[in-house]
Parts: sequence; structure tokens; C-alpha cells
Amino acid sequence: MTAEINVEHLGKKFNEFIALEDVNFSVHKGEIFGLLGPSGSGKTTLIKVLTAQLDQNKGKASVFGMPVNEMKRVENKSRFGLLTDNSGLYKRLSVEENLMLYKDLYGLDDSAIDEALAFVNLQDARKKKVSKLSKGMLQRVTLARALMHNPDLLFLDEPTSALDPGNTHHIYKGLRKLNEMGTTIFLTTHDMAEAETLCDRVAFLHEGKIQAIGAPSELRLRHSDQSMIVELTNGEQHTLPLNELTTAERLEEWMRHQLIQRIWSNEPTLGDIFMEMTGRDLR
Ligand SMILES: Nc1ncnc2c1ncn2[C@@H]1O[C@H](COP(=O)(O)OP(=O)(O)OP(=O)(O)O)[C@@H](O)[C@H]1O
Repeated sequence: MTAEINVEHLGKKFNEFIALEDVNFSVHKGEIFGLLGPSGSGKTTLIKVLTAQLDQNKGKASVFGMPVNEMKRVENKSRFGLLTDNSGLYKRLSVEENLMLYKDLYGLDDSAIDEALAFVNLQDARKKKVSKLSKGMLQRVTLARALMHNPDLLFLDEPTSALDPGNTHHIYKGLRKLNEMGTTIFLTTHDMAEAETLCDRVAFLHEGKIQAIGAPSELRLRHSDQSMIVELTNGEQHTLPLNELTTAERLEEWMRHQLIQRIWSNEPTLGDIFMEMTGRDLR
């Protein structure tokens, strides 16, 4: 598998403060990879290193097989898109005029603006001044700008943090489609539901260190206590070990008397696992 991003023993300090320590991971081409961590864990710092906005103090990082420093070159900049919360939009210009600047910069057709606005569900706001937009609308314009040149790789720093559920769902659908068409996506979030819904693999970042890495289902299974919960029609709940004869016997008995209301697996959520490993939640 080709690595679109590769990070080895990466470290970043701000004076004496260690923001990233011995970080190691790869993101494969075509993957949606999520970096999960609470506020201050180092997510934005890592994105800044990967997009050549900050230099690391230790280790190596490469994007598209090149050292990250090469991402400063114009021809490489056009291969990735970046969404961060510092929007860099021109407040006195309209949504459309802002996107027009990027369209010209990347030499795109006019249709790129229509497509990007449809992607973020903002067609009706194209003539609005950026200074008049809500936080969620601003986030969507920034996302439109990040993806309008159809990049090979998208860096999204908390892409839906300001969005309502309807727009979040619309953006998820769009991102999945974009990914199916070949864009690799690296996103940061502290929303575990977002990570479960979107990501092929996730890494947990805590105090600058990666604590765990894997597919959400694989992580849940790895931390599962191998039990199931059975709720009976009278409201009783029973926790039973998986794959044991006694469980099969009890289930058979209940089923014969049509006493089972529902059954579910007792696997932990990503948030539970994060809490178990670090002693704090993702918020
Ligand atoms: N330029 C800087 N100078 C000094 N310290 C910094 C700088 N940038 C980040 N930090 C510190 O590094 C740590 C990681 O910050 P970072 O912004 O990467 O966290 P984050 O996980 O993205 O948080 P959030 O979810 O709140 O955006 C924080 O303690 C932050 O205060």
C-alpha cells in the first residue's frame, strides 16, 4: 500500500513545551484517517507540520513521498487542500468573490465554484458578504475553498465543529463521495461519532503522543470484554459472556419462551476506550 503521509519519530517543541513526542504513523493513499484527541493534544500542530507551516524539531515527516518541506512549493501546494479554523477569507468580499480568487489561483473553470458551493450546501449564500456569515456558514465556505481544486489529499482540522446535524450529514456524504473518487482525507476531531462514521482508521492523540491506532471496529473489538447484553420483555437486563455454552443455553431457554426484547454487543465506544487509556474524555 502506498503511503500518502508518513511520520517517523516526529517531535515538536514550543520553547520547552513538548507539543508532539515520538509520533509515528502512516496514512495510506485512498484512506480516510482520523486523528482524535482532546483540546490541546497537538492535532493542529501536527497538521501544521504536515502542511509545512511549522518545522518539526525531531524525526521525519513526508507527504506524497517527499519531505514535508517540499509542500511549500507551488506545484505541491496545489495537490493538497487545507481546512483550519483561521479562515483567511476576505471579509468584505462575497462568498463567490472569495472563491473566485482561488478559482483564478488554481486556473479552474467557473463550474468549480458551483460544484464547491453545492458540496457545502451554500448555493443560496453565494452573494452574501463573508462578514455577514454565521460560524457554520464560514466553516462551509472554508471547506469549499479547501476542496474546489480537487486535491489528492485533504487536511481537515475539525471540519464540522460549527455545523448543525443537517449540514454535517450533507458534508459527510460529500466527503465519502470525494474519497471514493480518490481523495485521501486526514481529519482531526474530538467527535467520536464523526470518527466512527467517516474514518477507515483512527489514531488517539493525548499530550502529544499517539496512544492507539487502528480501524474503529478493530479498536472496539480489542478493548471488548467479550460479553453481550440481553434485555428481556419484563425489562431485566443480563450481561452474558460470548461463546460460552451457558450463554447458549440461557438464550435458547429465553427464545423458546419468546422472552427476548433485544440483544446488543457490550463493545466500548471509541470515547470509552480513550477514557480507559488516558483517564480523560475527548472533549
Ligand atoms: N505557537 C505556539 N506557541 C506555543 N505553544 C503552542 C503554539 N501552538 C500550540 N501550542 C501549544 O501546543 C499544544 C497543542 O496545541 P494544538 O493547537 O496542536 O492542540 P489541538 O489538539 O489542535 O487543540 P484544539 O482541539 O483545541 O484545537 C497546546 O498546549 C498549545 O497551547
